[in-house]
Amino acid sequence: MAADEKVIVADKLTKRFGDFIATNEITFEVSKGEIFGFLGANGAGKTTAMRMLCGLSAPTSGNAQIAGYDIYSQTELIKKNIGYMSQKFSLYENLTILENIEFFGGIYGLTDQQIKVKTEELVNRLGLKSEAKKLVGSLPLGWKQKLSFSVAVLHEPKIVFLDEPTGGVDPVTRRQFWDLIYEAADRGITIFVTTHYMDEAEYCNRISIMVDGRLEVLDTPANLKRSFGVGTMDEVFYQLARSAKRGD
Ligand SMILES: Nc1ncnc2c1ncn2[C@@H]1O[C@H](COP(=O)(O)OP(=O)(O)OP(=O)(O)O)[C@@H](O)[C@H]1O
Repeated sequence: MAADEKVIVADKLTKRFGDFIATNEITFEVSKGEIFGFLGANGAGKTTAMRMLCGLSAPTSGNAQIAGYDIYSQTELIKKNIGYMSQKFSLYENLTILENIEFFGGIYGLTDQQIKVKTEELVNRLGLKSEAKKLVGSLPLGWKQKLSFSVAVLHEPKIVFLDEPTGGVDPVTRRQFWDLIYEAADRGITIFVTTHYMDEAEYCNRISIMVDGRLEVLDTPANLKRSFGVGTMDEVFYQLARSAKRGD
């Protein structure tokens, strides 16, 4: 395996809606096992970019390879090799934890034996053994999120895309969620994560910040703080975001 294998390569990736340029010539690379934060104010173009990278929406122009597959012509292969979790797409609330794992394992093409092994690992890791037959709908939000992430990486995808995965939970619960992220990254799964929480931004290896459709900065949290001459990612973000024209 190459020491620095690039699993996401985006080159001037652009999406227009009529005259409006939602994502404007973004160019960046992400390495295998990296935790890559994708930040930006509301309306900056993050979701639009992520949908293109997941093979869900065709770019207007530019190129990208995801896990080595072409974003225009190999979208089915991209979908097979990634995991995806968002606040909106989640588990089935009216199925139990076990039923959800079985269901998604089946969708991802795992064998019954693989599903059995994964289920055991997953409920043990999350400390959910005694809850396994409970409906997902009855779990607290933080547990749902952890379960949802674990299911998104059930098939050990090359990359997992997380769209604001920890919305609405406290910093301690977020920190526990991030322990799962680190474990996945240690196994070589690349993490692409959007967030509005600056404590989470600090957990990323590198951070990109979008402003009005453009990828304005990309560096480690430490380097960004240094180059902006500030002490926190909050201040870096504020300095960039206040120049934005879009947003609420
Ligand atoms: N299908 C569409 N047609 C027209 N405009 C769109 C469409 N989808 C998104 N946009 C616009 O593109 C811009 C970027 O939206 P996008 O959802 O990518 O932003 P975002 O950075 O993900 O914001 P948020 O943090 O609020 O989710 C917004 O101004 C939005 O209104």
